[in-house]
Amino acid sequence: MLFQVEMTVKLPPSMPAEEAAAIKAREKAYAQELQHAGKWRHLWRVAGSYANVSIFDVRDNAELQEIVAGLPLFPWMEIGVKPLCRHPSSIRDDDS
Ligand SMILES: O=C(O)CC1=CCC(=O)O1
Repeated sequence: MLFQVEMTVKLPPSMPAEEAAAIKAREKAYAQELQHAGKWRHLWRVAGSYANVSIFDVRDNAELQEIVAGLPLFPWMEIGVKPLCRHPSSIRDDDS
């Protein structure tokens, strides 16, 4: 199942820079592991903001929830999820 997930990061300005850097490093490692596993198919920065739009390819809603809740930045993000399905005008014959 494909999902579009939009994540907006809202770290508090009071968070020490070293703490923020450590969380971001863990987030990057987690995101790259999931990309290598084929679960996190696209990761795009929303230009001009501290937000991303991502496409996840997961088994079901429960797996998406597990992945998103495991994001090191999860406590400091606003997250919106949209389920996707094939568009009838798409020329692709798979879900790439
Ligand atoms: O910077 C972001 O958009 C948050 C984030 C998600 C995966 C990652 O590495 O950073």
